[in-house]
Amino acid sequence: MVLSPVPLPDAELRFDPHWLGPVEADALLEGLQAQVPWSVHRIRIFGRDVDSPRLSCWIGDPQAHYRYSGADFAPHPWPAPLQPIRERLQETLGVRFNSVLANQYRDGRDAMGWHSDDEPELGPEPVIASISLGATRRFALKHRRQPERALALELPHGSLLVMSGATQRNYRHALPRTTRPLGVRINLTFRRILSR
Ligand SMILES: O=C(O)CCC(=O)C(=O)O
Ligand SMILES: [Fe+2]
Repeated sequence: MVLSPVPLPDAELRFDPHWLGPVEADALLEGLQAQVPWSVHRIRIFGRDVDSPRLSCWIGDPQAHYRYSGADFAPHPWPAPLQPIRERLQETLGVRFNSVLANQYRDGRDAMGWHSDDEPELGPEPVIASISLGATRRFALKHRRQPERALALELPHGSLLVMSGATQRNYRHALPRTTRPLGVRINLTFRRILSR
């Protein structure tokens, strides 16, 4: 209910651990598990095509194509449960999002490696709004040039993390694997793809 700044040099982070109430968050998690056409994306790592260790879906307005890790993704249309969330985010942040990358981490073995969301079609200082549902997982940030500048945030069910300003330029982030027995987690990163 309150987006508070998270202090981190050379970055701009805001966090609300309870942006969605538990009932709303439960309903959204269930709705997305059932209604999103999940698949394993092929990604390129060190010049090799591999299955990414999670389920994903690129969702957005028809023109919002997204290229990353050597692949071009045409957007799936918005599933009904995401429409009110998109509108509420736009009201909260004053940003018009036209797309969202949905990721489903089936258990602690599913993960996301170190990267920045710095594709050219996001523009130089993208606002990325990240909603987490289900199991709490650790989200790690590390400065590109000063690795002692690092931060780990636990992202609980219903939380909202907003990354903006120079965050993508100066930091990488990751969702590490864990051996803890954990249930499913869904993460939504709302983005604005600029037209070419
Ligand atoms: O699952 C997360 O919290 C991170 C997802 C992420 O970094 C991305 O979708 O680019
Ligand atoms: Fe990311």
